[in-house]
Amino acid sequence: MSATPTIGVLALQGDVREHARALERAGARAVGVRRPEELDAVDGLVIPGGESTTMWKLAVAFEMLEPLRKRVAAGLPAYGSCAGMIMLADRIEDGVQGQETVGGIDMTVRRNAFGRQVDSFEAPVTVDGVDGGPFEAVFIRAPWVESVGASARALGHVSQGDRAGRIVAVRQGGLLATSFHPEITGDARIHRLFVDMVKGNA
Ligand SMILES: NC(=O)CC[C@H](N)C(=O)O
Repeated sequence: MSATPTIGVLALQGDVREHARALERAGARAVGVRRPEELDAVDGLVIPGGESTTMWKLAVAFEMLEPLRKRVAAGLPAYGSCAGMIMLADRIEDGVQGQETVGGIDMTVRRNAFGRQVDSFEAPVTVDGVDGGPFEAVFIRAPWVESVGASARALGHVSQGDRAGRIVAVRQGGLLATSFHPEITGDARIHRLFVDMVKGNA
């Protein structure tokens, strides 16, 4: 791989452009991915925030769900924010009837978990291994992680307030997921971590 990895952003639905910009800021080349063959041309993949039920239906319609599952299972590094976190979860709660995911991370994620209380809010989040203090994390109808299986590791928790302790960032090998949206706050640390993971440096 060259010093500048090529990272795809799954461009079926969601905040694709914001992730592409954040990846470029973090030192990667970003490309949109819509077709199975485009998956073979990337060193890593971001699944953006958006709406996981729509993303799932579009992935089925574009015949992307199986190719995504295969590539992720074969070790393609991937990072999902919010709806993307749901897509990377092996198990979901409060999905719509029949809702499927790409999977890969041994965790159970509850859809719209924070959204039941309030649609969108900010809270400080500490992420293990990321220096520079807590994230001012933005949550938009966000999931939280109910439980993390033996293969995955909880990396980040809400550090203050009535949701303190909730798991909102998880890693399993080359897979990373956050409930919040670093792509919209201009804090490139999560994208830098992911770029380092893609390069094999983290
Ligand atoms: N901001 C988001 O990505 C929201 C996720 C959305 N609630 C879902 O279920 O997919």
